[in-house]
Amino acid sequence: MIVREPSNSKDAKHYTTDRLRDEFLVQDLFNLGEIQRVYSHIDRIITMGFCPDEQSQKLDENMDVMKSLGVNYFLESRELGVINIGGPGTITVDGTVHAMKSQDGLYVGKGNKEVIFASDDVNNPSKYYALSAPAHMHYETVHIDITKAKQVPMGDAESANKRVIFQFLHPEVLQTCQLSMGLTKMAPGSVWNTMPCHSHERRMEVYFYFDLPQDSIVLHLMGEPTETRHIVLRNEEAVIAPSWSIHSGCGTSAYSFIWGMVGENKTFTDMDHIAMKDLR
Ligand SMILES: O=C(O)C(=O)C[C@H](O)C(=O)CO
Ligand SMILES: [Zn+2]
Repeated sequence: MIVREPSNSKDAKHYTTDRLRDEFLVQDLFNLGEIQRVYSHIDRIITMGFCPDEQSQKLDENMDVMKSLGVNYFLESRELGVINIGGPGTITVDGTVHAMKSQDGLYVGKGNKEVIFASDDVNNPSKYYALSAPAHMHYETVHIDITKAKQVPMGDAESANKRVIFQFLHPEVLQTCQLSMGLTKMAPGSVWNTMPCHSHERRMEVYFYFDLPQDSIVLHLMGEPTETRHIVLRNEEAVIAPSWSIHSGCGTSAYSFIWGMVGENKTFTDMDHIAMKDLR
């Protein structure tokens, strides 16, 4: 498991491109038959990618849970949110099988001992993007078809930011301890997400971009509002946004992204909005 230490805003404004990428970019999430895990000390969020071949993959496979998390099993003191962006498959939670078609989500609460990811067809493997955060009580496991997510249309074509925010792990959909998670889809021709932008001092966030055509990129904007930086992201890459950082992006074509947040609250609208005139 890769471990990332937190960066503070005073230091980050001096980072080179390489250093920005080393600190915040998350790559290699979906190599067939492999598992990627990146543990951030920021709110102790773990960003993961599971891409099972003929063999299923366990949540805690090839890791020493006692050494990394200091507990006997992965979800002893954690909760988990998953969205499948690949082909159909299954997630088995303590013996209960959940069919996971593309764009299905699953919340798995603290206390579940065994989570197994599988693809139905190795030629069209499932790609399970997952986030896990510390949790202090058990909530029931819930399967979320995208039609059950809360939908929030946003933006307009004239501003090239028409999109729909699908809120999967949201208090109006299901209960979690601290994890919020969902998927935003850009309309064709719209390329700007989250602009006008915001930060949220009380939560951190991870963005994972996908559905980007080959050779397309997203210029992901981060940094303090008056000290903005960018990181070039390609398809199926993620980026960590500390609480002090804006998180917005402009693609060379339309795309989708999964956002996930942890911190003081699950109030999606609790944002520090930044006026366009204040951006530098
Ligand atoms: O399209 C958007 O705007 C978003 O999806 C915003 C993110 O969900 C976010 O940053 C929530 O804090
Ligand atoms: Zn945000």
